[in-house]
Amino acid sequence: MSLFVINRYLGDEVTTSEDRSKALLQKLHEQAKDRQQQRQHPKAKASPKDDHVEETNTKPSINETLRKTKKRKKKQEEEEEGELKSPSDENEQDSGQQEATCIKEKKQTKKKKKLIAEECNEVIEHISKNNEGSMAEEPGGAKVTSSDPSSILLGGFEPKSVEKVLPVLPQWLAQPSLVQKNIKQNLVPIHDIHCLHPKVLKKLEANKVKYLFPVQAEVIPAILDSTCHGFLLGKGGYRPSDVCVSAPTGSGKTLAFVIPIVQALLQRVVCEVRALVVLPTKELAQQVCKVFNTYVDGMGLKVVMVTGQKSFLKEQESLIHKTAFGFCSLADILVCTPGRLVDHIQQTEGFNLRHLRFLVIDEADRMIDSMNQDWLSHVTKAVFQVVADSPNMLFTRKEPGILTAASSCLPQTPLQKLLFSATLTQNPEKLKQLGLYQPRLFTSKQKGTSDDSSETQMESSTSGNFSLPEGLTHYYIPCNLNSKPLILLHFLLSLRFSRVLCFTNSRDASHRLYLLVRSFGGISVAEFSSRLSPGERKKTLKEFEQGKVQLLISTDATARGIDIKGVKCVINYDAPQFIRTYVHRVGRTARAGKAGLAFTMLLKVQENPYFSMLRDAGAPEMQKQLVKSENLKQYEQRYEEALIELQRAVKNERAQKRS
Ligand SMILES: Nc1ncnc2c1ncn2[C@@H]1O[C@H](COP(=O)(O)OP(=O)(O)OP(=O)(O)O)[C@@H](O)[C@H]1O
Repeated sequence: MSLFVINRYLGDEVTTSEDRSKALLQKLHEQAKDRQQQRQHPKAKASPKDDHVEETNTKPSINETLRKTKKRKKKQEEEEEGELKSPSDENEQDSGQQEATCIKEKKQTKKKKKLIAEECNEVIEHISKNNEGSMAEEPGGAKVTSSDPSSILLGGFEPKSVEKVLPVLPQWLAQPSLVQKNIKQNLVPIHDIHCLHPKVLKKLEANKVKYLFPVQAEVIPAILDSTCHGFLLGKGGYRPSDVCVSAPTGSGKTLAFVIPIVQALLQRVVCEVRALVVLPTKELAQQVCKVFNTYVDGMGLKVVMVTGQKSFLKEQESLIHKTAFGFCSLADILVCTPGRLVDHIQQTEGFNLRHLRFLVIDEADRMIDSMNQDWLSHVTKAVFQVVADSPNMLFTRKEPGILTAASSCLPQTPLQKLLFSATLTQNPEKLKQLGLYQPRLFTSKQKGTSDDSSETQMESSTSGNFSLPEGLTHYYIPCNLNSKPLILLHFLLSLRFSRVLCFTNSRDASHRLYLLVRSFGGISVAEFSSRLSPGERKKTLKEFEQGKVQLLISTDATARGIDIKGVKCVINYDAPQFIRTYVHRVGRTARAGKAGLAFTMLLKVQENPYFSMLRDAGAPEMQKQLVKSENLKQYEQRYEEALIELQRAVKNERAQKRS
C-alpha cells in the first residue's frame, strides 16, 4: 500500500524497463562521485554563491529524474495501449491464444512492478540524501523541501507530545447527593419523614428511635419513592435507579435499608424471597438478621439466615416447604453470605429468586473484591430464570435490556440493587462489575469545589477518600518493638476502659498477644480470630458486649460492620496496611454520633508512610501520645515473668499440635 502511495506521488504508476533502472543507478553513482570529489576539494565551494550553485546542481538532478520518470511513464502508456489494442482487435481468435497472452502480460507486469519498486526505493534514497539539512518540518509533521514548498514528502512519524485525555467521572459519581456527616446536629424527627407507614413509625418508637440519622433521612425516602406504586412495579412503570451509599462507620446504614424493605414488603400477599441481603461474614449476617427480626416482628414477614452456621439440611428446611401443590417459600427476606447462597441456588430444590425485588450488598467494596466467586451472576441467573410452563405468567421476568417502546409495554417486577459501605469504592471500573442501573450515589464525603478538575475528582474518588466518624479522635503512639507490649499493658492498666478492641495483623500475632496479656494478669482478655469455631466466636462477642471481657484482641475479622455498644477505645497494636482497613477498625468506636478514641502504635519507620496514607485519604491529622519510659518501669518485672510464661505456653501448644 505504501509503495502504491509512493508510486502515485512520483507519478510512476506504470512500468519502466530494466535498462532505465540501470541508467538511473549509474547516474546516482556519478552524482555521489561528484560530491565526494567536491568534499575532497572544499575550496571549490568556498563562496556562498558556490553553495547555491551546488544546491541548484543537486536539486535539478532530482527534478530531472522525476521528469524523466514521467516521460517514461507516458511513453510506456502509449506502448501498452498499442499492446492492448492488438488482442482486442483479434477478438475472434481462439480463447487458448488469448489465455496465453494474458499469462504473458501478467508475468511482464509483475516483473515491471518489481523493477518500479526497486527504482522507487533508489529515488527515495537519493532524494532523502540530497535533502538532508534542507528539510523543514511542517506543523502537521510532513516535510517540505526548502526549494519547493509545495512538494510534501510522506513521513513525520516521529514521537510527538500528545495532549493528555482527562478522565471523566460519570455524572452520578461526580454529582452525588450529600449526606451530612455530623449525626447529632442533623437528626430528623421520624414524624417529619412523611413516607413512613404508621406501622413502621410505631415500630421505630417501640425501639426508642425518635430521630432518623442523616443517612437514613436521605436514603429511606429515596428507596420508598421507587415503591410508591407498589413493590411489583417501579415508579411510573419504569425501572428504579440502583442506590449506592457511602457513609461513615456507625452512621446507621443498616436501618437505611431495613426500614424501606420492611415497609415495601408489608403489602405482599404470597411469601416469596423478595429481599436478599448479602454480607461478607457470618457475624455480620447475624447482626443484620437481628435488626430485621426486630422490625418485622408483628408485621407478618419472615426473615431467614443462611451462612453455614447450621447444617445444610437445616437451612434447606428453613428456606422452603414442600406441599401437595409444590414448594412454598418460608422466607420474605433472606440474609446470607455469598458462598452459602450459591450452594442453595444450585442444590436446594424449590428454592428460587424469581420474585426478588431488592438485592442489598452490604460492605459492598469488600463484596466487589469477592466478585471472583461469581456469586452475582448466579443470583442474576436465578432471578431471571425462565420456568417452562409456569402457571403464573405475570411473574415471568426477562433480564432487562435497552428500554424500547415494546419493552415498556411489558412492565415487570424490577430488581433494585442497594449498595452500602463506609468505604464504597467510587472507581467506575470496579463498580461496573455490579451492572448498576442509572445509579444514585449518597455520600458524606464532600469532594473539593465544583470547579475541581475532573482529574482531581477522579483521583480522589479512586484513591479512597473516606470519612471518619465526627466523634472520633485518633492518636499515634511512637514505640519500638521491645516497648510495644509494655505500652499496651500500661495503657490498659492506667486508662481502665471497660471495653477495648485491639487489632493485630495476623491470627498468630493475636494469639501470642492474648497469651502474653493473660500471663501478665490483671486484665480480663479474650481473642477473636479464625482460630475459634463460629460458636466460640459468637460467645466471645457476647461476653465482650456484656463487659465480661475488658480487652478483645482480634484480627480484622471484627474490623468491619460489627456493632458492639460501649466500645470507647480501639488500639491498632499492629498498624493496618490499608486506609480502608484503618477506617473500619477505628470505626468500631465513635458510633451513632458518640465519642471514641483510637490509638495506633507506630514504629519510627512506619510514621511517615502512615501519615501520608492518612493525608491522601483526607483524614484529619493524628495527635501524638507519648508514653514516658519511667511509667513503664513499674511493670518490667511482671512483664519478664509473663514472657517466660508465654514461651512455655507456646512450647506446650506446639507439642500438643505434634501429638
Ligand atoms: N436513628 C437511630 N437512632 C438511634 N440509634 C440508631 C439509629 N440508627 C442507627 N442507630 C444505632 O447506631 C449504631 C450504628 O448503626 P449501624 O450498625 O447501622 O452503622 P453502620 O453505618 O452500618 O456502620 P458500619 O459501617 O460500621 O457497618 C447501631 O447501634 C444502631 O442501633
